[in-house]
Formats: sequence, structure tokens, C-alpha cells
Amino acid sequence: MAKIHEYLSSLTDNPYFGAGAGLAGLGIGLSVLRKSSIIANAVIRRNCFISLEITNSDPAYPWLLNYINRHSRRQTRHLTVNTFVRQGESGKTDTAFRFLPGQGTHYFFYQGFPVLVERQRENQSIQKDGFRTPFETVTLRTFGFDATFLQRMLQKATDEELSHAETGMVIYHAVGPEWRRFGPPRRKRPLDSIVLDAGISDKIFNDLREFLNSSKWYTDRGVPYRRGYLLYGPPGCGKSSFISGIASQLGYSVCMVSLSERTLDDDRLNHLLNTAPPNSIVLLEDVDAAFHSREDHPSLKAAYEGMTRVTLSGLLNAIDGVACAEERILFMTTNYVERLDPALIRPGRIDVKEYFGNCTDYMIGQMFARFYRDEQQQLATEELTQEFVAAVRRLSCDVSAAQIQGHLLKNKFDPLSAIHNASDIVAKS
Ligand SMILES: Nc1ncnc2c1ncn2[C@@H]1O[C@H](COP(=O)(O)OP(=O)(O)OP(=O)(O)O)[C@@H](O)[C@H]1O
Repeated sequence: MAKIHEYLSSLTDNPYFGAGAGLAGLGIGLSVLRKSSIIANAVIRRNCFISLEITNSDPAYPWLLNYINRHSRRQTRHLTVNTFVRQGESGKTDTAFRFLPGQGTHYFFYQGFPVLVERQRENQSIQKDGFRTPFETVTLRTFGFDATFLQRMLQKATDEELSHAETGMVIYHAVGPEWRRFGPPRRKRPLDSIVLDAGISDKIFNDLREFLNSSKWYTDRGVPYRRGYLLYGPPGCGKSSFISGIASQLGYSVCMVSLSERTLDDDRLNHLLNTAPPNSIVLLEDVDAAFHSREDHPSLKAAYEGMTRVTLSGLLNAIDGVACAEERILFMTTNYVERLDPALIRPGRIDVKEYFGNCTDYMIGQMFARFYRDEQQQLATEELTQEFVAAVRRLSCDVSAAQIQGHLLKNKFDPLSAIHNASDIVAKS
């Protein structure tokens, strides 16, 4: 024992050993410190930071980057560019650039809190929009405990992006047993561009909105979740335009089917009416051309003979269809409501019937005032509007909105000429 003690004290007295032991102790101390700081860092990251990772296979990826870029123009100075090239059939080419935060680390502020953005490109690639592109991730990190903070930010980015997205109204038509898109999306038609007598537009639109909000009500009562509308009246009074306006306003598409199409039969019609794409309005135009009342005069029946292969009972079955979970909105239009079989327009098949008539004084005035309304100047004063209404009334005949529209178009920049030449509205060209 005394020997061991003697040996140890000889070691501690040795200056080389003392220095070595000191260095070793320092090394161990530093290594413990480093390990503790890594653990502390991990613990702090896990408990005091929130993060959100999104990959470029996610549709919201460019929206989020775009949002960061829009809101951090001063912070993000390292950008990448996406170029969009659009070439029309004539060869005219338009380009647009979208600048996004580049690879690496960026900061920006969201609701006053700093958010760290790490954009990383991996070695593997993914298939996107028909091309192989490098796999990328973006990780957002911020100090805090509220896990919904970054989720709310993503929601905001998505809302902003979608509100800027240019969308149109999609028209579908029937090809064989299925619905196909008919051409590119059409420009949306504002509902208030269709001039109707006071209250008509609101009445139909509110009814439709109320229907769309009552899915549970229908399910609870076991009532099929569908609604039918019949718009009737003379030609050119805005029936089709109004349906486009309603679809535009709701962000719905329109599925058009012509009952006088020779290849359409009962089975196909039934299938089509019950497989319309979600969020769409089914439109049966000029339904009188295909069906007439059972009480009609034989000469009228003969005139319609062979116009369609669809039978009335086939159409009724298709309208009654199988109860589906999705809502079904059906619009029918006709110029001759009296020729329709009562069974076709009974409640349950048609819930709302609305007459779209020729222009009233109110409508003539509204069309004139709207037509010559300009951001810079108001060409149509109240006095001129009343003069135009009086000039049209002097014609002593009914005029449709389409006729008024055609006349105003001929006098596009000259309201006085539209008034003085009002007789052109009914002149035979
Ligand atoms: N009430 C209206 N307000 C504004 N424009 C209208 C109105 N009615 C018709 N028009 C215009 O007239 C044209 C024809 O209208 P639309 O096709 O909607 O009439 P319609 O009643 O469906 O006719 P049809 O019974 O012959 O199918 C469109 O260009 C439309 O802009």
C-alpha cells in the first residue's frame, strides 16, 4: 500500500505526467461539453422549435415558395427562376418568370416571427408533369410551441395562390357514355352582366345556394339530394347566359347534353345524368325539341317525329336516377313550356320554374346604362337612359335582350346614335 502511494506521488511530482494528465482532462471536458451541447441542441430543437417539411412532389410546394418570396423580398437575395412559355397557335409567344428562393438557407418574417427556410436538393429525381426533376425539400423552422403556426402559414400561402389563379368555366359534353371537356375553360360570365327583372336572379341563386348548404338536411330525411330548375321564355332572353353566370359564380362546370342528338338513347342518357362530374350543373337545352305533351295536336307530334331516340319515360327515369351522395343540379331550358309533358316538370323533377321574358322598361334601361358605363366616364346619363327606353317603347313590339344587345353593339361608342336609330332593333336586315 505504501508502495502504491509512493508510486503515485512520484507520478504527480513528474511535470511531464502532470501536463499530460491536464491535457487529457481538458480533452475529456471539451468532448463532454460538445456532446452535451449536441444533446441540448437536439432537445431545444425538438421542444422549443416547430418545423414543417414539404417536398416538391406536393402541389403546395411552389405556392409556399412563392409566398415566401412575395413576403421576403428584402431577406431573400438568392433566387432561382422558373420560366413559363406560352405559344399561341399563331406562333405569338408570351413568357413569364417566377422567382423562388434558391437552394440554401433563408430567413423571412411571418406575423412578426423569424422563420428559417432550408431548401435542399437531393440526388434522386422524381417524375413531375411528365419530366424527371431533382427531388427537393423545403423545411421551415421557427421558435415556438404552437404547432399550428406553420400550418396556418401554409394555408395562407395556398389561399393567396388560389385566389390569384385564373380559372374559367369548364364545359363538358357527352362523348359516348362519358363526359369530356369541351375546349379550354371559358371566360367566367359575371352573374350581374345578365340583366333580368328585379329579384329573379337573386331568387334562383339564393335557392341554389340554400340547396348546396343543405346536404345533411336531405340525407337526414332520406330525400334525394338533387334540385331541378326550368327556365322558359322566348329566345334570346338570357336563359343559357344566366346558367353560365350561375356556374361561374359558384365555380361549377356545365355539362351540356342535347336530347336531339341522334346517337343518344335512354341508357346512355341515364348513365350520363348519373355520372356528371362533381361540382357541375347538368344542362338540357331546348327540351321541348325532344318531347312534347301527350295532349299535343297530332300535326305537332308528326313534326317532332324522329328528332330523338330518347323516350319520355327514359328521360324521366334518368332524372329520377339512383340517389347519389353528390348533389345533382339539373337545369332545363325551353322556349315552349306549354309543349312539355306535365310529368317532366312536376315537383321533384323540376323544383323551380322561372319565366325569362322579353325586355321590360327596367331591363332596357339597365342594359343601356351598363353598356355605356365606363371607368373614366359615364356616357349614359339618366336622361339618355330614359330617352332610349322611350325610343324602344315607341316600336310597340316586344324586344329580347339579345336584340337590344345587338343594337347597342352596333352603336358601341355612341349612345345618341343608339337612341336615334332605335328602329333598327326590329328592322329586317
Ligand atoms: N337578360 C340578358 N342580359 C344580358 N344579355 C343577354 C340577356 N339575354 C340575352 N342576352 C344576350 O343575348 C345573347 C343570347 O342569349 P342566350 O343564349 O342566353 O338566350 P336564351 O334565352 O338562352 O336563348 P335561346 O332560348 O334561343 O337558347 C347572349 O349573347 C347574351 O349575352
